[in-house]
Amino acid sequence: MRQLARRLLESMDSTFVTGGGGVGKTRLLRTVAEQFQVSRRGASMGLRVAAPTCVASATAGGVTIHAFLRLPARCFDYKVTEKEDAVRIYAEMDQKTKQRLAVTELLLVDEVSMVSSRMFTVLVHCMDAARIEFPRAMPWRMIAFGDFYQLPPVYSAENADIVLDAEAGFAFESPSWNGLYKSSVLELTYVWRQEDAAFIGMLGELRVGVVSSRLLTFMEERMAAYRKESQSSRFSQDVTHIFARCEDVSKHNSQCLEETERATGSGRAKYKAIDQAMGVTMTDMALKEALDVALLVPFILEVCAGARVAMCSNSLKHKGVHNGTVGVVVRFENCHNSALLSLGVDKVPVVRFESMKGTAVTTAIMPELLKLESVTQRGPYAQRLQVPLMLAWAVTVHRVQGLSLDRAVLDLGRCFKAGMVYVALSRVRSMNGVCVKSFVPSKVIADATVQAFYALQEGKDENIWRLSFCRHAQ
Ligand SMILES: Nc1ncnc2c1ncn2[C@@H]1O[C@H](COP(=O)(O)OP(=O)(O)OP(=O)(O)O)[C@@H](O)[C@H]1O
Repeated sequence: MRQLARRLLESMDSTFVTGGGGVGKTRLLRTVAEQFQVSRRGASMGLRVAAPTCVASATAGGVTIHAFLRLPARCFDYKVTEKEDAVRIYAEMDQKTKQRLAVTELLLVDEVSMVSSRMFTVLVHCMDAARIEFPRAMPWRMIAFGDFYQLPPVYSAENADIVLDAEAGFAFESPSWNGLYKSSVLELTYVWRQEDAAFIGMLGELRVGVVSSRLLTFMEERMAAYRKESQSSRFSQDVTHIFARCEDVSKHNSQCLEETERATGSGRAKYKAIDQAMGVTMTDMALKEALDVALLVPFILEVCAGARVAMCSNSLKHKGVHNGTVGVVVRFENCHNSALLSLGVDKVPVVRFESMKGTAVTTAIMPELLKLESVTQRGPYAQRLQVPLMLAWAVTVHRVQGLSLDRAVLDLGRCFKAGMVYVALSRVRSMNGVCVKSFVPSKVIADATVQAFYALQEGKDENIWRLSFCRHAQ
């Protein structure tokens, strides 16, 4: 993998790295980043890593594309073309951000399937325009990693915590895509996440929208396993539940919170956020809505000892705890901070996280100011003071794209987008780790535009660099 990363760096081209779930795209991204730094004797100047969602950016070790460009929520103007919008956004960008873009030589973007066409156009235009305004000797390039058979960009109304774009064209539909990736595509084909050949074969069919008889038999078996295993009292708390819709996630989390509270006898702590607009006039409702859409942290957070939670900020990044890292509340600690006491916060949760570095980190989580930034105004324009946690017994399919899980309960009956069933199922490492609560074969969908895009890549055979690794070759 190191050799491949070095070849990608030496080629000096922008490249699109693709392949199904678990073929090592994110791992290759991290290796490219590491090799870039090796080539610069440890310096990371000139390198940036970004992804469309908080979880994906944490998994890839970077920031969200919104944060990279310092874009506010709802920054796009759909009345104008993508190119016109990109020109406007760049013109309104602050000088510091432009200079940061201008010194970026290598931009690594993960989970590009969830980047919208408009966002991609804006990103490429801003990078180009910054280079023209602040010329540099080295050109910039972007290596994008992703599988368009996985989740597409989403409408904000569908899943408020993900991509804040009201339009959902794929990045490859952007007028800027072909200019970058016309002649440089790398397809990885060796699946690392799963070992079982039968499971890998079934997932390969599912990826392109095929409901095979072996898939139907497997789903029946795993539904039976769910019915049996869910009899155990700890099952719903101990196994991550993946749902298609946010409301099902909230319902499951509330149920688990009640059960955990009853089981542990621990009282429930309730934290109410303090929202504030800064230099702008907004109604309380509009302010809350803007913050709810842009931040993961809820307005009202209720937790008890034993609650499974996820971190909602990057303030503990130095300890290996990122936005999206999951942990368990182990106890509450009295708070002695007079400012917080005056706000009614007399105790704070202490959480034990499994960090990205594989070690456990136990730490008290203090309320934090989480800010919304705008390109059209200087500095943040709204902020929320809240304990940066959310309940995490259940998650949406959108939040698990990019992750690997040993075990999961999949509630797939309410999937509503192409690629959802595939993404949920392909997160799990083994067949025995899959428990299926619901499944409807008609929800297995592969997007026709994506099929046409990949068929076109097949046609351009000379440009595709296909690689199937063996384990010993790493
Ligand atoms: N070269 C490798 N050697 C050993 N393990 C690997 C290798 N590449 C990937 N893996 C492991 O396989 C799993 C999936 O890898 P990764 O997340 O990089 O895949 P991906 O292609 O980005 O998946 P997805 O598209 O589903 O997000 C991870 O647990 C990773 O550690």
